Amino acid sequence: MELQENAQPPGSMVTEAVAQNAAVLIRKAYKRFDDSTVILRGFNMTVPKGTIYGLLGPSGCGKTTLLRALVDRTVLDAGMIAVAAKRKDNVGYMPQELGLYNDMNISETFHFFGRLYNMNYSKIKEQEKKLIPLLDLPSGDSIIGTLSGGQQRRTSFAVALLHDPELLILDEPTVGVDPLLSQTIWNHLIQLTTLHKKTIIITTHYIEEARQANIIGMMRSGVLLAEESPTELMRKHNSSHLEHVFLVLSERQQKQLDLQEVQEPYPVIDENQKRLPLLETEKVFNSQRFLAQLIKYLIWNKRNIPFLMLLLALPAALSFICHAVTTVNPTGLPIAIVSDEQSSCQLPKDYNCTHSGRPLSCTYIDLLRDKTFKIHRHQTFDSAKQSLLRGKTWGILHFAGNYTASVIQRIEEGQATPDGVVDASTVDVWLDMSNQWISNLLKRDLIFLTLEFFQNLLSECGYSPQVAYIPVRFEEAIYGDNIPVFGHYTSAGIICTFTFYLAVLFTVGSIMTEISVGLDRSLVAGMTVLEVVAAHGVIMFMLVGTQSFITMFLTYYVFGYPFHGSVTLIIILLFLIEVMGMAYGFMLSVVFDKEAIATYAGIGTVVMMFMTCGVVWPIEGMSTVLRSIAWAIPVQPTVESFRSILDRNWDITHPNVFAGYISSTIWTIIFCAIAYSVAKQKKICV
Ligand SMILES: Nc1ncnc2c1ncn2[C@@H]1O[C@H](COP(=O)(O)OP(=O)(O)OP(=O)(O)O)[C@@H](O)[C@H]1O
Repeated sequence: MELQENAQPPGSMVTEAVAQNAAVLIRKAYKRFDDSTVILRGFNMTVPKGTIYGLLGPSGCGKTTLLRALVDRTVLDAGMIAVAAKRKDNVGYMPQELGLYNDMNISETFHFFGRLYNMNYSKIKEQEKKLIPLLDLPSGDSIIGTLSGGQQRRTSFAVALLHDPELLILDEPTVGVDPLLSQTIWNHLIQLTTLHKKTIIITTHYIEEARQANIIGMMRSGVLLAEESPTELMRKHNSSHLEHVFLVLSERQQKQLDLQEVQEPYPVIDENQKRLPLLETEKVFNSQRFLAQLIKYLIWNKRNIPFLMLLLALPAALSFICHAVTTVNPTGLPIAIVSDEQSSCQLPKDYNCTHSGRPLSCTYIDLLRDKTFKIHRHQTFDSAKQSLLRGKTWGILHFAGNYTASVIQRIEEGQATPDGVVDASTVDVWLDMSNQWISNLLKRDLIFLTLEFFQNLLSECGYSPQVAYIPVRFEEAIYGDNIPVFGHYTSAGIICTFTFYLAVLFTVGSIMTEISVGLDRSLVAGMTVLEVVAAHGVIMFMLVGTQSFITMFLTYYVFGYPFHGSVTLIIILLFLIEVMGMAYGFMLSVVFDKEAIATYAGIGTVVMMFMTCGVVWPIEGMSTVLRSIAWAIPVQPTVESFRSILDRNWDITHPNVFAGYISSTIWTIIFCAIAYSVAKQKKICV
């Protein structure tokens, strides 16, 4: 007999197991979750080979924890376990919470677990044909999520039997099953032990049905009260009911506990003690198991087409919205005009240039209209001010009564123009400065418009228009446009943060579902964390990659946003952002126990990133402290890198570009390291 043990065993343990022909042997086992939840306190148990062992005990006494220890899903604090089965495919485990995927049908579920147990297609089909009628299951194409609780439980039982294991560990297989079918299950279990020499450990709340077991272990307060055949137990206690025997034994134990003045001390736990797994560790990567996981994700996507469509429509919608919202600078801004010369509208007598004959304030207003401003005329300054105070206009422009004459005089007399004339030739402007973007645009447009107005006038009057130029010449922009568009600036940040966010969201959803539904059962069946991560990665890159492609295609091809850099560099950068998002998603999934909290944390992070990554406001405009640590904020360097490639066509040798690649790689390593250590600490993947 070969035994695997989870601690370096004294030779006597193996000898004892061999002597007792035991399939499972537990000696002096201790386990607790905290001081108030002591599960095992010097627990002993012997399961002979080829028997049904019924483990009975009150709810919460630790039966599930004990079974989990047998399949390496939790470790003892002290003591020894020996299991005769060597490999994971020698053990069939049916957990209490089923561990099935609601979106798969029965047949797909068999194929998924069959592949994990290295079974080939025909063997799985053969078992499916046998198990469906045996357990009275509906047809193989019935979706698990639509089955009744009892049918789901039977499917879960069928999965445990699928690979014909030598040791079956069943956690309450008959809960919610009708009595006839429950009897069929027991008959099958009896057949398995008598004809096929299988060993079965079963927990049940129906104490009387455990009569059919060969041995009963009655568990209470961390120890076994009795371990004998049901008939022997009932004979010894002169009772015809196991319920009654359990009651008698429990009362006896309680009396003893009450009499004990000091409880036996819990052994000092050696945290550094290395516990070996009971069952052979699987190869860290197996292509068949990886494929099983991948197919499972594909099935999930196939069954959730509307959700998939939504995922793909989301980036398209975002691109459209961003384009529609930010693509042009604000236009049609309403402005109040008070012109004192409008009423007279008379031409000056000494007017000697080729002017059309209209008052110049009218020409100025025409130009404002051409530049899409909406003109609101007011007779008095007070009424104009009221319109601004009520938010109907963004500014007030006032022209003096002798504006035209003053402007002409100013042009003709140049430096000799009297102060009063200079004053009258100047347009007074009052602005609503409460909106920085609009007021800055207004200021900029009014300055350029006034320059244009004067240049036109100088030309008409036969002067060189260049005289009206401010002594600065803005040549063609080296990078970007001379009149920048806000949407072009923000596109890089939006794409980077959105790609990161989608990867986080998708990973959190997928991993949390795995953890809450079936990861435990898959791991018992031999799946490794690497295979889960790899399969998730493939699906995520397909989905998030398609999303990124849609966003990029719409933004830079359909909407024609400027794209000057290397497509390859951008694709690699987006890939690294996705990997970083995936790593962050893993971290959130293991740090938080609830999917909703992990999702909120993901959303919160992205909102903060939006503010700190230069998406809406440049890093150069942030507080000194934030600016000095901006390089260390995840995603921020990738946004800068993206922008530098896109707008400036810089290559990887430029520090701005390089920083994005390095930063995303380092953050990926940090997130993975945190996720790994938290998972280890929480024993999510022991
Ligand atoms: N990971 C854990 N962390 C903290 N406490 C835990 C953990 N797992 C189980 N427990 C606690 O350990 C105790 C035993 O739980 P367990 O599920 O093993 O009992 P059980 O005998 O199988 O109960 P039931 O018959 O109701 O299924 C319970 O009080 C439970 O809350």
